Amino acid sequence: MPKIHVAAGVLNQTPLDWEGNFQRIIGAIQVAKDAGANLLCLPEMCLTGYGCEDQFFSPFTQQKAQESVQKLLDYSTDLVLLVGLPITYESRLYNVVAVLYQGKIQAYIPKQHLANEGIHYEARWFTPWPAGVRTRIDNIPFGDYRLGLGEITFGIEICQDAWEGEKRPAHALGKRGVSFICNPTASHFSFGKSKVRQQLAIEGAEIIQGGYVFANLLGNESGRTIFDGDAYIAQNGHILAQTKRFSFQDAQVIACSLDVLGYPTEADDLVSIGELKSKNGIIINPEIDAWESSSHIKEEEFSRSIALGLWDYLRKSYSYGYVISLSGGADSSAIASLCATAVHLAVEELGWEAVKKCLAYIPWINSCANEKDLVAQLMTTIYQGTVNSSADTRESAAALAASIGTEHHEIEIDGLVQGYRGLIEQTIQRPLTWEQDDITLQNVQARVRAPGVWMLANIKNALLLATSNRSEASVGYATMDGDTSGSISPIAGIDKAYLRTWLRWMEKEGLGGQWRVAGLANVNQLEPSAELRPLDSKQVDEEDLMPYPILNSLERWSFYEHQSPVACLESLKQVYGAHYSREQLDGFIHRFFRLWARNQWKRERYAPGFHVDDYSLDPKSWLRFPILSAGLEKDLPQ
Ligand SMILES: Nc1ncnc2c1ncn2[C@@H]1O[C@H](COP(=O)(O)OP(=O)(O)OC[C@H]2O[C@@H]([n+]3cccc(C(=O)O)c3)[C@H](O)[C@@H]2O)[C@@H](O)[C@H]1O
Ligand SMILES: Nc1ncnc2c1ncn2[C@@H]1O[C@H](COP(=O)(O)OP(=O)(O)OP(=O)(O)O)[C@@H](O)[C@H]1O
Ligand SMILES: NC(=O)CC[C@H](N)C(=O)O
Repeated sequence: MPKIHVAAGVLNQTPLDWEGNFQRIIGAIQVAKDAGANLLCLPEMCLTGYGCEDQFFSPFTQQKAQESVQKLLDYSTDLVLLVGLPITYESRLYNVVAVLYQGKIQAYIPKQHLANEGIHYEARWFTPWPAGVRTRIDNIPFGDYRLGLGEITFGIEICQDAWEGEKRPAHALGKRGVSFICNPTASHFSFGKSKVRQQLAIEGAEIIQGGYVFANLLGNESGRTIFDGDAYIAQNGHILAQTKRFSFQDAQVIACSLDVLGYPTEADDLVSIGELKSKNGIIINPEIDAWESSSHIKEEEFSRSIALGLWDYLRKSYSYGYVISLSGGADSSAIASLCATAVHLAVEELGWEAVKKCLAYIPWINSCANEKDLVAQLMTTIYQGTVNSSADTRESAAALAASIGTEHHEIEIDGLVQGYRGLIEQTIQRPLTWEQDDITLQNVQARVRAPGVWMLANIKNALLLATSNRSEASVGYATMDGDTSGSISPIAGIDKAYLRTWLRWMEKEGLGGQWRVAGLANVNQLEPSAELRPLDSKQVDEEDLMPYPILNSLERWSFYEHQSPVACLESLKQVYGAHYSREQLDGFIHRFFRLWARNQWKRERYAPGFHVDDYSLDPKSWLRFPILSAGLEKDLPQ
């Protein structure tokens, strides 16, 4: 049986970073060569970055990608290289994998099925390539070809291709005869999805009775989307090698040998790219982290994906730190804990010297001696009290800041609130009262918190982190230009009910049962409250709105499962009917749809958030809704 030593590499690329992307590819090539690999499969669009958006339209982007391909040819003399790039053919743009070998571009294989659901918009830029069609560009084979290394043949599926069930190219490739398939991928993280990718690799191998080599992107590539960085080599129903997910490294490579079937060396759809050089291959198959089999896998994935997302965002935006307006409540405390987790995981995996190198653009980085120093300099938190703030939240914020080790400040903002209140009272010539002006008096406090915390962000050249979560975004429970202020919104993709579960886990158990944030003890005792009304009114979110689990269910049924308002009411009765009266359920559902429809304009204005769940409310990447509408409230039984 012929044998081939294959490698798959995950890369933390950045759109339009020609030199950086090239260097990371070279790094992966070096590891693959040292392991004696015959072939290295790299992620989809790894030359340009997958998230180039409308820059894909620019001929300049394609030209730069071609320049990188030319530079890579020298590295392909005895290693087959698969690299992704955009290519125009007959005035249409295609998402393509270039196959390089023996110093030559041997073939271009275009993607047949575009990713166009959820956060993916590939059809905006690319045209799908029809199965079975083959042509040439500058005499280079372009189309649905198999590649041949002597009697070993292989085919290519590009990411979405593999998600197409009976239509996936593997079926046709299997009939034509391939020893293995390579899949350069850019498949975004969401909870539990890596298991689906693993399964696709295993099934792909079974369909062709051969091997499957799968390589995904890694990290926060372009701002919103986080990639797990999972690569798999599969055969005979098993994963033979796989990467560790959510790595803070630039690249990771796995390698192993595949014993495969051989096929005839000549056919119309086969491009012979040369002979295979036999090598003594070394297996690279890192031990999989124990957390991957944790019963709290969702908590592990949530922490690790957001931590990597925050870390990459920091360094790719050349920021000097994170600033958080820390109320001592769930949302801001979760974000502070996640930033500290990011620093901890980076130091743990990369080591101190590599972390300093990674942040070398920060002028003060060399004054830090260790992780503790780094957290103190990178992270600034500020509690901004009013007469409506409780001692509990003040203490909760202080305790968390101390346990994490942030630079923490406390200020009183009542003077500013009263200043604005007096000015407007004078202007409209009447006093503002809680009876008549409830929302105005709440919102001014939230808005007055914004300028100071933005000042800290500017002084420190740091990112201001907005604390909105998905549940708040559903119902617009936030003050625009107040607590929505910030440049990124790390937890905007997750619901409040889950966030509270995660906070308890992070306090008591923590990552891998080892990295926990003990300072969350007070946070976890508090009931979520905006603390914007006078303290004696005992304002709590769930009374202003509805219980968070109900809010979350309504959001999912209506905007993920696309149930009608009437069907949502039925589901509500079934799931929560035993605990709430019909009147209460009616109240919740009317409130939900009224607030949902009224607040689309706010969802259009939130800072970019990270995608972590199977859906989000971000209109730029997932869920669109009219800004003005009659609202679905009217479609409920009256
Ligand atoms: N379709 C539309 N397009 C554009 N603008 C629209 C609009 N509909 C209303 N508006 C405008 O929206 C403005 C009202 O929005 P905005 O000023 O943000 O305020 P609003 O949404 O009315 O009130 C804020 C809510 O968030 C809660 N909150 C605030 C801050 C923090 C927290 C917390 O949990 O800690 C909670 C607060 O209790 C209150 O229920 C009005 O000026 C109105 O004209
Ligand atoms: N006293 C405060 N000091 C500093 N920031 C505050 C204060 N009160 C509110 N904020 C800011 O406004 C944001 C919105 O408040 P919100 O109540 O929604 O979140 P939270 O307080 O973090 O969590 P929870 O809602 O669970 O209490 C906070 O996350 C925080 O950034
Ligand atoms: N880049 C792609 O083709 C990604 C599509 C795939 N369905 C995913 O969501 O992971």
